[in-house]
Amino acid sequence: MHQPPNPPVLYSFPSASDLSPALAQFIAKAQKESLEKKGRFTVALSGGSLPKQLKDLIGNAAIKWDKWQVFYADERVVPLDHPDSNHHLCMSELFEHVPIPHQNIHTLDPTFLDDLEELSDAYEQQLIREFAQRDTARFPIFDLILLGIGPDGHTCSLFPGHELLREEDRWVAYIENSPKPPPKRITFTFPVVNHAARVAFVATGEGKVDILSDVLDYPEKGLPSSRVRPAYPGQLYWFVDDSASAKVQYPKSPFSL
Ligand SMILES: O=C(O)[C@H](O)[C@@H](O)[C@H](O)[C@H](O)COP(=O)(O)O
Repeated sequence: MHQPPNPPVLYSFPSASDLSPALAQFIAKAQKESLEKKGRFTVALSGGSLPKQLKDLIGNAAIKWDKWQVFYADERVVPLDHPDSNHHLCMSELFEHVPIPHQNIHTLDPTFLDDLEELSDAYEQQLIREFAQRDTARFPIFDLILLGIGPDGHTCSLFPGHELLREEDRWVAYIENSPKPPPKRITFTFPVVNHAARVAFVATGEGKVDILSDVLDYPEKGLPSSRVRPAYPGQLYWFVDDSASAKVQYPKSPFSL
């Protein structure tokens, strides 16, 4: 029987530094469940302020780094060592400090930086290699996708009013006109995000106060972040701090694993 998506679970913490250890526990639990089921853990990360919030994974004995397969939910089209690169950011905030095998981190192919079509196709092929050989589903089923939200309600590189919001087939798409610089990016599409087993938004600070209320209290506005509704039995979580959630009416849940 076709079930509607589960309602989002909202966790709000007194501050960003209270959020990070809880997020690390949540990720460790998701990893444990995935390893018990299939011996690997597939994770996608975004850029922005998210990688900093993952600092409590560093030195965490529960994390089996060699079992992680990491992808980027969106990536800026710049060389991998460029300061704008999400990969570069995730390396410096997290991966340089933990024993993850480098071949488990799936970056964009820097030989295609001048051809966005080739670049996004090549990234889609990396996903196909990881997922299509193991699952028969039409879209990859990530164990966990971690996302940020922009003040306009964008997530990944899926911006309000953009034609990519209607993409139904591709796994990875590109944009050339991102309102947030840099303008060229590749991004997961909504079908990929919405097939994940778990998606968690991480948002902190007063700068997010209006958009959080728009997205959680008025989903009918159809902002990109409101369209993140993983299909049943998938689950959407919000990890936010009290400054970001100050205006939200949507019910908060006490954090529990
Ligand atoms: O490449 C990017 O720019 C990000 O992946 C993007 O989707 C980000 O997550 C949001 O813009 C939130 O960014 P902040 O967390 O910095 O507000």
